[in-house]
Amino acid sequence: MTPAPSPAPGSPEMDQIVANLATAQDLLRRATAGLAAAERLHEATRHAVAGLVAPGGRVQAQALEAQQLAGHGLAWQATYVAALRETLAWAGRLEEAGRFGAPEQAILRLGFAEYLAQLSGGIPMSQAEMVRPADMAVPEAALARFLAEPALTALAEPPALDAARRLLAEEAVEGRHGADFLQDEMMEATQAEFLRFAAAEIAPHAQDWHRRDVLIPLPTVQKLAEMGVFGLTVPEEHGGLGLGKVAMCLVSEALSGAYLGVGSLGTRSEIAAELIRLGGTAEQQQKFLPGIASGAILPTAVFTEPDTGSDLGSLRTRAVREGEVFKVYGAKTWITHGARSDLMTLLVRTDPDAPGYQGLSMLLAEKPRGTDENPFPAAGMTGTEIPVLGYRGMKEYEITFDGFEVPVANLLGGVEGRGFKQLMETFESARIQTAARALGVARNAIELGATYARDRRQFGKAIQHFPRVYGKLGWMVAETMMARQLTYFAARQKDADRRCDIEAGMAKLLAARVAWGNADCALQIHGGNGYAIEYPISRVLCDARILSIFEGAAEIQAQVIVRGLLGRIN
Ligand SMILES: Cc1cc2nc3c(=O)[nH]c(=O)nc-3n(C[C@H](O)[C@H](O)[C@H](O)COP(=O)(O)OP(=O)(O)OC[C@H]3O[C@@H](n4cnc5c(N)ncnc54)[C@H](O)[C@@H]3O)c2cc1C
Repeated sequence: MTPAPSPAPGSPEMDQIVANLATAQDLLRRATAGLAAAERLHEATRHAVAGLVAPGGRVQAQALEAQQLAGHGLAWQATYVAALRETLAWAGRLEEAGRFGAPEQAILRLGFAEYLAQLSGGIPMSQAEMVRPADMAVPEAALARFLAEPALTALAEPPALDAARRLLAEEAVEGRHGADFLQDEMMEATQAEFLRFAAAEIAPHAQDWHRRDVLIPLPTVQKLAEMGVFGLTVPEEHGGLGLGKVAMCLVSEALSGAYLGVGSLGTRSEIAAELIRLGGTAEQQQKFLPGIASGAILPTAVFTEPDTGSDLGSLRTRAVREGEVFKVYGAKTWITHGARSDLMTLLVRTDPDAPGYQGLSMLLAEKPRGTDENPFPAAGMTGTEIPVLGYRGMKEYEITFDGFEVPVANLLGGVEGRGFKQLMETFESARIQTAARALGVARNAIELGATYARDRRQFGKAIQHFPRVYGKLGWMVAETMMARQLTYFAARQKDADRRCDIEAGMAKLLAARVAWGNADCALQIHGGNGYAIEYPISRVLCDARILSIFEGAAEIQAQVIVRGLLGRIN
């Protein structure tokens, strides 16, 4: 069917469409029905995939690997359903507060229309990989029932979608992205403070820092420290602000929205502080947490090896105990902020005979700060920089250890063999933080794309007014908000001390794809200029690309999610 052409803005037909976008109540009712249909489809899919990968009732690792498309498709489908659920919950809260305005309604409509359509038509797990119901052995009857839900058609009326996209693009051009609606004055004030700081102190330098490929200047690190960035979630008794993960998300998004490197400075502090808070001895907590919280100690996370990335259980770097020290031998790679840091959370094998994860331990390895001229001024440790496309400001390094010494007292928790478990306990928090960083990159792309679309004229008008341009912008705004609501949800779960490994994985999976999609669309809006290094969108594209690789590649997130959904692997 050919979609009806969109009436002109301000025309009676368009006014009617906007009025008919549905009353807020109608829209919420339809979205509720759409969500229920999506949940039913998901339940049917879960059973179908369980039939493929759990032939005897228990999930088989080999079967799951052989049916990875189905399993990972299920993970993506669950992520979509969770994003729909949290977006609807957000809309409901706004409605209750009398703040469910036209832009928020447009976000709800667009988000629901698109994700519901993708649930039956195919979900892009990455730019070139679709997963469709047939790949997950979804029964025809379940799919037919889903498609018969009247709300799907009602939500997806093309003229109403067109009006929603146009409205959201106009909002983006005005610098508005829909109401986050934090329901908490202190959080709103924190967010506003960091957005102001990022706009005034980071954004004006970002392109220059990126192009010169320099470390983020220490005075900026110092300002962030004074604002409490490194101790946001560290308990007050250890010198931090004792705030929760929602605050961490707001700050990470605001800073990453100006420069991903700055939004990522706190990641290593968050990982180290969580490791020590959850797994450290009282002495280790006293010794390290106040310094991490104040920014006096800059940590670095040292896990990946040249032959071992996703499969951390196979890592080989050895720590051999000799009296009161461990001597470390081996090679690590991709170590962010490796040189200008004071403390390594260093994952090593202390027991070569214990298989896989069991022989791993975490060391709190202190080191002197290096400089560009002498990056690793420590005995038993050498390293070189790895030049990278983006994600600049801290630099990445390959590091070789040859007898580097760590006191036995710096074994995290004082017991060997717990390293992997200790690291896993930080995954939820680290993934939520990375999702928030991705939201910042996604936000930056919206802002750059919208400004360019407003200012660039072709064929006699600003390109913003072409449907293919405002359509991109509108969708970027809508999907970013959906990923944001999923991320906040995971953060709230974490703050309430509920297990949220699945939700954290979903938030990271989705937000990383959204950041990349937004960056790509915003670059397309820039045309040829987007390909010029001088334009910031070229940096944002490079920055966005890393988000679905580190902190667990997208395929690993999907694996974690599907395992969680289907139960433990035997
Ligand atoms: C800029 C940057 C900064 C980084 N910073 C740090 C840091 O500070 N500290 C640190 O320790 N590490 C860091 N890393 C490393 C990062 O965590 C790893 O790159 C990541 O875990 C993936 O590991 P890998 O690169 O070895 O890829 P591999 O594990 O070799 O995987 C390659 C690809 O194979 C696919 N794949 C792998 N396993 C599976 C599977 N089971 N099923 C399906 N597909 C699969 C995925 O597409 C994956 O991207 C950083 C990396 C980069 C690029």
